[in-house]
Amino acid sequence: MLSYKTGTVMSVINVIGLIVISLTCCFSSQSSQQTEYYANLITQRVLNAQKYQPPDYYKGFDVSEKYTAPKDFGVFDFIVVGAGAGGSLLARRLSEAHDWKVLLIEGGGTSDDFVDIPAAFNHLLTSEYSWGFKTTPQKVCEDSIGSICTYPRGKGLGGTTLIHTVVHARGIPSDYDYWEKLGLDGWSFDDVFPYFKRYENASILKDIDPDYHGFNGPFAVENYRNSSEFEEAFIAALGTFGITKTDYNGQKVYGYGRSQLATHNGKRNDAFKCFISDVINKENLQIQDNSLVTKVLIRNATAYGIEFIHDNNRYIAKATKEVILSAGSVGSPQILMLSGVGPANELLKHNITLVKDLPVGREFQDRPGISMYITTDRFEEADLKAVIAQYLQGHGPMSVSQRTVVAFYKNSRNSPVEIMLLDGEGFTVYNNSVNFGKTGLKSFGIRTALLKPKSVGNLTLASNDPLQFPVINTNLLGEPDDEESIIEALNFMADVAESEPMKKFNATIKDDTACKVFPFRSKRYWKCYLRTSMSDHALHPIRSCKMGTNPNDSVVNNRLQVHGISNLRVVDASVMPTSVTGHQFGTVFMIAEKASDMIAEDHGNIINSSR
Ligand SMILES: Cc1cc2nc3c(=O)[nH]c(=O)nc-3n(C[C@H](O)[C@H](O)[C@H](O)COP(=O)(O)OP(=O)(O)OC[C@H]3O[C@@H](n4cnc5c(N)ncnc54)[C@H](O)[C@@H]3O)c2cc1C
Repeated sequence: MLSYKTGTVMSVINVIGLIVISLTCCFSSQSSQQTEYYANLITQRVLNAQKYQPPDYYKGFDVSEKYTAPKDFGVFDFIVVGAGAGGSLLARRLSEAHDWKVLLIEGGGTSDDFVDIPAAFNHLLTSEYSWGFKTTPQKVCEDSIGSICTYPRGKGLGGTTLIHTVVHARGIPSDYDYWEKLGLDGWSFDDVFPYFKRYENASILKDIDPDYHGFNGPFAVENYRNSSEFEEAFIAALGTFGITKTDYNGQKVYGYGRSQLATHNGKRNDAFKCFISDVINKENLQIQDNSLVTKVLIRNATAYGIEFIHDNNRYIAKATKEVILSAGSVGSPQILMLSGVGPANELLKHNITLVKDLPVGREFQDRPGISMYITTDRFEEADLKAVIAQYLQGHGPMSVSQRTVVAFYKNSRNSPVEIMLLDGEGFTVYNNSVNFGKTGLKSFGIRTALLKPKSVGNLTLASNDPLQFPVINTNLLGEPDDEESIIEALNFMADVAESEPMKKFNATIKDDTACKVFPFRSKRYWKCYLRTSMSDHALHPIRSCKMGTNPNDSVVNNRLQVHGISNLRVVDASVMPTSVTGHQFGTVFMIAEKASDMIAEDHGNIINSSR
């Protein structure tokens, strides 16, 4: 017989047991509901992406009342145009000065759970989160209709950080020291380094040079938590070519490192989420989305506001201190030209009254990026729900954009090159059913990009209609030297794919392009390969509103102010005068951090971050 006490203890244990069982059931039914939710979301969105037709113009802003008088949207101290990498960070910092009223205005809307999945990036390029721009005919798209490439740029609160591949790699000291050598005082590495540290929180990154990172910023970076035998073999293969381990955001960029990712618990950490979401309710910060800015209002060579379209109406918002364009390398030059700031002959062509003759869009530079796929003898069984379950725990292949290892090296021409492992195949579609990877023999990819190409293109207006997309000519591989460099990189990728460490899984380069009529690895083969769908833009455009000292060949000065126009700055990738030995958004974050200090200085104010 049980004593009263023992009985009570047993009943307590039973009750606890029941609670644990019901909690477990509750959690497991919750997580199976979540898995189901993600499976449906992914299926629907991947299938939608397949049917995507890029628009020919800024769709959604079809102003029926295009010519009616604009409505008054109010007065602000600062108006920041574009909530992408640069604009989101800058608006956060400006709003830290509590007596400043800041408007952050963005063409797109809010993102959702699908956008948060890093592995979904490919499907976001053909979605409502991308504007749908196209290039003029380019060599690298010779197998597309009219040789025209699609040219994705992010649309929405977060900008291109909503669709990018989340790798944080910010360049080397000599990149920025060179900017100073161009006459840009204040942009040497010593000058900009504190700003790189200020935005970053690298507390959980592994294998880093701690002196080169920030640990208190709002932008959290993490490593991908899983690894694979392809990753091990890729790293071993790099080793056989003398590429050794490094922190590529540390003292020595050349070498390989496991990716440092703009993710938080495996989810995309876009610029709006990490810089604005925690300050969104501040009274002095107003966010206005789904609004296309069509013009900066300029009187007596001074900017005093913007015009924009929202919900089929035109509006005017005024700025007492500054208008800041952070609309990216495509958006910012277009808005400037529509406002009368641009090359005189270009504006004349489109009947736009000239306000200031500047070489806006005269330069536009992107990088070539080329992939190669490799088949193996390893078998995999695709299981969407299993990878979703991992994602819900903050890891697994859905939480990375396949780019699990990144390496930087210099080629024989002393040109910096990147090589990355693309681990896995991402979401796949078979018979209208969406899976992750495919059931069958596994493959992986290797991707390269030329970090400092010589070819430069340009960006011009199609017309004076703000709803028309601009004309983007990237002139990718326009310079023979770039083609030679990338062919050398392709040979190196093939060497890596055929190296000893890859033999254990019978790695074989997939050769299903039309180029197989040429001898594999011959120059003619690679020249053909460069014109297939394996080859494209890295989508890191710069220089369209280049920073410089001379208004004849630059658009903004070293304080990012548009030459000859007061109260107007550009703060985004378009001001970069040359590319860096890394990726891009880190540099844009740095530019925005530095801009916030320069603006505070110029207006005699203090923002919290500049303590
Ligand atoms: C597929 C892809 C992969 C990439 N991968 C990486 C990577 O792994 N690592 C990396 O560092 N970089 C990567 N990048 C590049 C990086 O994301 C961008 O360089 C960076 O986001 C640029 O920042 P930005 O502020 O200049 O412009 P954006 O982030 O593009 O922001 C511009 C904002 O302005 C808005 N806008 C434009 N015109 C108007 C208008 N008229 N009115 C209102 N709003 C407007 C846009 O909607 C957008 O939100 C990638 C880019 C792409 C496309």
